[in-house]
Amino acid sequence: MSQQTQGRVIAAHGRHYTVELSDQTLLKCYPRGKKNEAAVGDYVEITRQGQEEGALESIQPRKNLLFRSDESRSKQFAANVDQLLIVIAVEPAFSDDLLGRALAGAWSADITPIILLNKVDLTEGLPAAQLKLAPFRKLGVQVLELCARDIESVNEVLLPILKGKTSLLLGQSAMGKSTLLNTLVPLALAATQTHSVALGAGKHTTTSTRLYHLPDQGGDLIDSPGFQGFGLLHLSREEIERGFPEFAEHVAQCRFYNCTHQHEPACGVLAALERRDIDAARHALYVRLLDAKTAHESY
Ligand SMILES: Nc1nc2c(ncn2[C@@H]2O[C@H](COP(=O)(O)OP(=O)(O)OP(=O)(O)O)[C@@H](O)[C@H]2O)c(=O)[nH]1
Ligand SMILES: [Zn+2]
Repeated sequence: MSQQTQGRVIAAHGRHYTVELSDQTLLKCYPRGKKNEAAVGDYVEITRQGQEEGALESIQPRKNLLFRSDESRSKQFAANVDQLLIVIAVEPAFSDDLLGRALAGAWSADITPIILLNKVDLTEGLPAAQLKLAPFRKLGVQVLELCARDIESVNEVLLPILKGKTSLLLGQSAMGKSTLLNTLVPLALAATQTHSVALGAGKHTTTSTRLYHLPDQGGDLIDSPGFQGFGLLHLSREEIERGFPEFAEHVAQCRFYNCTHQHEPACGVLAALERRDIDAARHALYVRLLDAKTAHESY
């Protein structure tokens, strides 16, 4: 006998998904048909098939979907995300370009980005890292400083931010994302391994995206594998522009309604750039994103 019910995708494993029902039962679900490309965080309709399996019938409308795409492939990070936590560290050096792209990706999808500066116990390098982050603070991005290994620091800085929200955690390799996750959800990690064995899905690895419930109703945290690139080829020109919210007040001054803010006369954005009201590195990133898109489309 089959029975239709709702759940949330908490892990994606290529061909199948782990779906959690409201009573916390975990089911291994296969999509029915090819169109059901669910992402972690999606709310879905499923038909139960026995104790441990189900068919994924449909995906409920999403609040948002964070996505990345480059020439060779595209990848869904997660759906229905409230905030993007970008983990960087005092050491090793983080990529400005990648950080800028992550911010643009978040803003274009209406997701609030927050920067987590980890390893602040490495005090020697701290001032340089803070200086590098100054332009991002100026944009109004919240920057939280913490020490991922220190449970008190993590609890004090992060728990209030995470409560009641779905947060997506991203970070380049070696920034301390695994350490942070282990500090936040040691119990969830242990539990996941047990469930994985039960579901025959293999043990926990950081190669797949997963959603964890924080203890004491503290919110949900989605862990995504380390990201080396953050292509934004899927964004339209208008969406790329939304990734640069500091342009908005100046766009109103552009002579042409479809101004691309690259070489047009009487462009409000270029005028602001000239006056240094817009950061040159930010405008350069905007141009790189547009150029990559143009090259991709004419390919
Ligand atoms: N000093 C210091 N080191 C830290 C802190 N957090 C993590 N580390 C160290 O930084 C290194 C990288 O941490 P991981 O948690 O493995 O980094 P990751 O971002 O998950 O990296 P990948 O596993 O490559 O994706 C490890 O040697 C950690 O011990 C911190 O708060 N302070
Ligand atoms: Zn313009």
